[in-house]
Amino acid sequence: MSGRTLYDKLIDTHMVRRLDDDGLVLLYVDRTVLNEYTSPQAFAGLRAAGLKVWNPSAALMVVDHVNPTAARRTRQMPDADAARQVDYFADNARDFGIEYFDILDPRQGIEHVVAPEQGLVMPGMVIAAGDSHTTAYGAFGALGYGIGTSDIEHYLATSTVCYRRLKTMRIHVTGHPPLGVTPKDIVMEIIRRIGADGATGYAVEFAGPAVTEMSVEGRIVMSIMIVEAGARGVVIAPDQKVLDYLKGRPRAPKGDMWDRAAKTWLQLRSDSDARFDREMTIDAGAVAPLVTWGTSPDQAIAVTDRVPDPNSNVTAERKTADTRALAYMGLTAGTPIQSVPIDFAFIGSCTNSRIEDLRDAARIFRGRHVATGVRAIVVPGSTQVRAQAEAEGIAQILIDAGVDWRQSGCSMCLAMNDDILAPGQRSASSTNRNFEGRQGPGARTHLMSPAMVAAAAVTGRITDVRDLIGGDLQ
Ligand SMILES: CC(C)[C@H](C(=O)O)[C@@H](O)C(=O)O
Ligand code: SF4
Repeated sequence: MSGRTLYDKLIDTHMVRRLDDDGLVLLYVDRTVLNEYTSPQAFAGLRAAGLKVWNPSAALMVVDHVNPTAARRTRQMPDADAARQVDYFADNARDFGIEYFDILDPRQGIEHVVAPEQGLVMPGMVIAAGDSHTTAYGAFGALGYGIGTSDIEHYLATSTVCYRRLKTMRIHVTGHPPLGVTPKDIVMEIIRRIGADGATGYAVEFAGPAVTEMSVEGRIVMSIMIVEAGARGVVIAPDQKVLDYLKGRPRAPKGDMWDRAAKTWLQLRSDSDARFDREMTIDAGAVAPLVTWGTSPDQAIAVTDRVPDPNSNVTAERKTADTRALAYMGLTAGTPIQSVPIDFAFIGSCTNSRIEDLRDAARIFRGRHVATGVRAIVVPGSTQVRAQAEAEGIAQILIDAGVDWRQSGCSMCLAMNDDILAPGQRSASSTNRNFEGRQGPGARTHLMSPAMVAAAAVTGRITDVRDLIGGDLQ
């Protein structure tokens, strides 16, 4: 018998019982994070059934999707719907006894930034939450994945969910990323190669020397963004970097417990003879800074390339999709992507709003100014990230460059608050989804790394960040 993958080990250790012969299991879930947008119906269901939350201490509630990000923060929501959602969220936290970070809490932020900051996510855990980007936690050697409202309700009542095992895919990342190439570019390159459904039905394990070399934050970027290739779960074997990240965090174990846990965590990995259903290798050394030109995250090109011609596609289906995307994006085939002017620059989202991302952006903004006619906003991933950026002088660099320095939240990643583009406006965006209307009806989104967004902000058009760096960008 061949060895087991890390994914299989996590499922096996959390399986309460097998529910059928086709991979359906009742899975014990260690923890969850709840947001104001996807949790209301789950709580309403519990209330209607007269049920309690089985283990309130395993959950954390944080407002992130609908809140405004204006610098002067108040509890005021942009509209009546958002206000109702947030009020009901607070009521649920109180009535079900779950820890809650409201908008003015110094620990508030985007759930996938806050949960690791709080040490809620630990290697070996299974974490299911009502958001597709819960895969973030794979970076810690935990299996994270998104669940729907009825599963949230089931989880809250029982600490379990019904779960169908996924196939496994290992993505080896070798080589050293060249100057100006970030984990965002690497994951965008993977998505471009395998397509927006290339990882559908799979749990992805990232492995290889470039992943080992990468910071925990970089691994989080990859774990979050691979969802855009359809992945429903991510794992990365935990190492000393993960331990260093977690040690001393509020919810991390302390003292003797820590020592014992750390020893066990470092053993969590796929067996050397484990078989994956699919394997691929990518050389980080051959990746260029990428930009999306279309309305799907796999419609991406190197920043030095031209907008592709839909007619060069082999399948009729792709031809139609690409033609539609070009029309929506207001682009013509053959245009060098670097000549495309932008109206807006957005740095934020659970993918790219951590301190490293803001440092990368600040290196570009330092001593430069946002181009005339462009509006740039930076929305840190959490209030803690914001405070750290202020302490490091990053915020001042941004402000001096004419950037609007905001409070934390999902913000223009999905434009559920008042950070929204006008129809036809074009953004350079450090986010993860460029779907039609994602940043506002008719808005046009180009996904790229935070440093690339900064480069576009200061030149007023999509720009190769490598032309602006003096050699200190990692
Ligand atoms: C609102 C939520 C359901 C959604 C998700 O699950 O990913 C959001 O966070 C997103 O990024 O589109
Ligand atoms: S920042 Fe964007 S991708 Fe992340 S949870 Fe919020 S809306 Fe979803």
